[in-house]
Amino acid sequence: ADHPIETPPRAPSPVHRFGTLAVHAGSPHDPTTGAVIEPISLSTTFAQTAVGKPVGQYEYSRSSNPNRENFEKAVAALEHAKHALAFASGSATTAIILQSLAAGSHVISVSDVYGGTHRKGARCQSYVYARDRVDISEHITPETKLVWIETPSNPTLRLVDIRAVASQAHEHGIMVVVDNTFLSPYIQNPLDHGADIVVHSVTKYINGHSDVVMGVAAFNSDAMKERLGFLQNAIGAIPSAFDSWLAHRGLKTMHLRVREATTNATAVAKALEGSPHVIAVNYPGLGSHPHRAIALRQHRNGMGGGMLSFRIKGGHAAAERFCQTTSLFTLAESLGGIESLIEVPSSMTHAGIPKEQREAVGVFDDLVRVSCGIEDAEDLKADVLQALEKAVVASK
Ligand SMILES: C=C(NCc1c(COP(=O)(O)O)cnc(C)c1O)C(=O)O
Repeated sequence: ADHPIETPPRAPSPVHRFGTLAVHAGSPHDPTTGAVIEPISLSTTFAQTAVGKPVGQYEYSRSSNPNRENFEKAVAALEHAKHALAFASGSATTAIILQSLAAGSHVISVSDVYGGTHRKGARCQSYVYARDRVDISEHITPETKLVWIETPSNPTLRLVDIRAVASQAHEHGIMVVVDNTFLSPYIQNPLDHGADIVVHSVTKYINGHSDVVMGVAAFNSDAMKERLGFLQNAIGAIPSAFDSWLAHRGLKTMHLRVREATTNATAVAKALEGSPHVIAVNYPGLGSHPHRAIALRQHRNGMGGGMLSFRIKGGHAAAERFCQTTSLFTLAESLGGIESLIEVPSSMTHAGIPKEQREAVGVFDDLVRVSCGIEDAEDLKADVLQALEKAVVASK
């Protein structure tokens, strides 16, 4: 047809279920061509018909871009948020949220967080690591503005009762940020439990194909949108149009991938728990997990997600040997992709945290972190068990 489409398709409404929102939210058909999948808008600048009068709503890609906006709308819909803003990485998202605080603000963080997040706070006097995962009261000061939660935590898979921490924090006018990277919006929606901001390393489950580095924050506050939106443009740590397009495409199948990864992680965790070569398994989907009750309250159907970690007998040497003996699990940093990955946090993702601080939160030298992909569960189980046998028997 050579005429513009009269009636663009109805946008999905919030009453739709997750899978429908994942496929349709932030995905208008192109009003001119009718393209069902949005084109990639690579132009960094947009023509103006007169001074200060752009043709459409866009002027310059750092300030806003069609692909980034559509991705942000999709994330907001899936996190039950009014707003979402995308950044160049999960680390950039964390940094910009911290930058949005007034100078001299104090931050309370749970102590077992991703190494990159930990290092941002470790050098700031205005940061305290709370071992206790619910009662933050002893750490609150008149300058405290933010509580940073990672649940499940990277790499020990501890959980935090978001609602309990949020009710304490809000009594003191303190905001709560939850890093929801390990579960994705499919399994957990922190804003529904009282959090003020939810953040993701999009690099992980949301994009889900280990080919994009990106971050995103979602929230309801208009004032926060103005503040973080200003910093998004002023600092310019933004994702490219192509990365936004890729991440939006990945998001559309996230629920299918996360379901499959959870099935696989559950099977691998049970196999590890039954092995004589394993000291302990950290997986919120197991009945043995110390915070299982929180998972049943906060996670969709009590799902454990695709991430787990375990302590292998034989120390760091056995952990290293294990990671060099698997054939399906690739030894590499990162997580949440379609391929299964393993790593030794004490020497890799959390190496920057001093040993005594690492071990105080359970990141021992014999800890192996596992990101289960969407391969076949039986193949993954067999790979883990054969590597365990070889790694531990060889260390005797
Ligand atoms: C790269 C890894 N983590 C990144 C990460 C980040 C940082 O995201 P980046 O997109 O890698 O900058 C934030 N939050 C959590 C919970 C994370 O796990 C890793 O643990 O292998």
